[in-house]
Amino acid sequence: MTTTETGRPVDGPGGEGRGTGPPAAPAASDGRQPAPPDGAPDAFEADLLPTPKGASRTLLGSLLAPHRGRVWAATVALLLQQAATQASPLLVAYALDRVVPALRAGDHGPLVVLAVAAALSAAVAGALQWVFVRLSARAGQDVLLDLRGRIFRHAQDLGLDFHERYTSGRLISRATTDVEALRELLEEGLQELVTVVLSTLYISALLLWLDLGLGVAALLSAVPLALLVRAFQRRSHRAYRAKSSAIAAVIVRFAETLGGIRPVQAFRREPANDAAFADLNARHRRFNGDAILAMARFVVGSRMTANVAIAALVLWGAYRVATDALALGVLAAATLYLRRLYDPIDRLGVFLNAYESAAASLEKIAGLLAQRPSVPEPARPRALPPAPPARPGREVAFRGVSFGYRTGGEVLPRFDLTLAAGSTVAVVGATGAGKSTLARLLARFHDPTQGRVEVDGVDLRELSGAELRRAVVMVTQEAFLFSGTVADNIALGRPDAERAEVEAAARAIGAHDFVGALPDGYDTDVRKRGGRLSAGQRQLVGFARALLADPAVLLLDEATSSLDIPGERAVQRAMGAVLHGRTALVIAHRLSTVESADRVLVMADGRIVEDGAPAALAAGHGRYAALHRAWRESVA
Ligand SMILES: Nc1ncnc2c1ncn2[C@@H]1O[C@H](COP(=O)(O)OP(=O)(O)OP(=O)(O)O)[C@@H](O)[C@H]1O
Repeated sequence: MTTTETGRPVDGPGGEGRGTGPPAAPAASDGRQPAPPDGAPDAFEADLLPTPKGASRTLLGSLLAPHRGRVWAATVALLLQQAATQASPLLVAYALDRVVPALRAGDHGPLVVLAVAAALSAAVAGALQWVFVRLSARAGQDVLLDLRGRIFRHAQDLGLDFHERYTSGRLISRATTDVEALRELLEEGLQELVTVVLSTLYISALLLWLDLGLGVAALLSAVPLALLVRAFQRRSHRAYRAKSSAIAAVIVRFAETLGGIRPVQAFRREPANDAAFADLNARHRRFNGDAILAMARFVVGSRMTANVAIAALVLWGAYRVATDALALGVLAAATLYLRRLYDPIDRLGVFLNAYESAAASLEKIAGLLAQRPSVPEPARPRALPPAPPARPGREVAFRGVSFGYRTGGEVLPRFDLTLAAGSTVAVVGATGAGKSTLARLLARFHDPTQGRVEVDGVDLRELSGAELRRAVVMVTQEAFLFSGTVADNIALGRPDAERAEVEAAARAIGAHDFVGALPDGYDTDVRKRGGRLSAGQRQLVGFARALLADPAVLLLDEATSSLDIPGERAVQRAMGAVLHGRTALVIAHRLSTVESADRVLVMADGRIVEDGAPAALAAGHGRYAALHRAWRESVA
């Protein structure tokens, strides 16, 4: 299916108010969301898609795997850099205990050794820091690029039913704020963690080596700190999960309001929207506040613990120096090391914050990536049989098909239907009768709950996406124009088409004249001034797109909006051109369309209640005959 759009906004709240129902049972094993029982909270609404166990870790692993070499090299650089950095208190001990006595004795040798060692350690630490930052920044950037690409590709593959419920606002939030949280972790947090862990290991080992008693006492003081870290982690995990959902809700509301700005302004919904937005914004601020408060508690607690521990150890050390049980230089070095041991605790808080924020985001991204498309590509795709050259179009058959949307009951009860190759079949019926649903099944926007939809005997589920798009194209009421030129928009139907083919399609549809009158002709940007097309012109572009794609089966949702008479005629002519030579299913809203069809299906409550040639049905006494009379009277 080329086109592109369904004619329905996919990012309304659950799609035009449908699907907001109260979902959220656990996901089925294929990652799809079953319809939840009434009254249960909606996993989509609550932004809590189930994340399979270990999915976050697997995702991070798969993101980092291509950069394993760089990650190792960066870690080694940091390891050596820490060794160089942690040498300085040792040099202080050396200065106090060796250099000063040697100088007093007139020996300058140890001073030279000290100067060289200090210069070397500073230079090596600086150079290695540079190497680390370069390597980790590159790996980090590549990981983010990869992740954003994965989210985008996956979102495109997921079915319409997913998008109607998840909403584009949440997807934007995943690809922006959540990816950003991971960036902060990779670029800043990870360096903090590695530095803290390594410096703790180095310092602990050095303290134990300098003086066993001081070393053991310092390590014991880490126990209350570890408890503080755990409590902080738990609190901030909760706060960040809530925060990620809250910012997504803010973006969802933003995207939805601006996406529907016309009705918002037409119905003066601005004040109500402001109030709803302010609520969501305040909610986000509250969760953000919770996260900051958790951090503040942790920093205050850890500093107090560290200060008490240092004071106690220095007092004990001073007592031992006074009783000659400890050298003064060793106490000085140990005190410096103790400060260095506890200082990074604040930074550990920064890391844990970044980590929790990233973990919450990664969990949400992993949940999204774990969703399986509701219309998956076949494992072993089949090709359509070659079409006989003399026969236009392909035969379409619905065999024992029934269908219900995931969020509701059965919409189409079991039915069989065959559309002869090359025929034009009009579908009419009251609103909500199931006409669009029938077309959506044939376009494979959804798979039937039971039965098969076939094109020339091949189940749509067995066709690759590319083959299906070549065979079946759907043109919806509102032809969506993507940013780019008019030619690009027509060529969407067949991106490899030459300019001459694009122009030929436009000519056949009757769009060539108005395109030629645009400021830059086919190269006019449709989003720029002068490139704005009217509703009728957009429809013609949509038809040209479909004609260029040249599918065997065309699905057409005729526009209900009325155009002026010349515009209407142009669209009618274009429709004639695009329907010719293929099998067509037209959701018809105009008498002229139905009258020129080979066959009419009348739908009511999801069933085909009348089926026959338009003239024959019009002559009868059924629904179509009544509709036909009403139409005739309205145009009389
Ligand atoms: N995405 C959806 N999720 C759940 N239910 C849906 C969805 N789309 C349609 N329905 C339901 O399916 C039924 C048939 O809808 P459908 O859109 O096929 O009707 P239609 O005949 O095309 O109507 P219209 O002429 O107004 O477009 C309706 O009861 C509708 O509420």
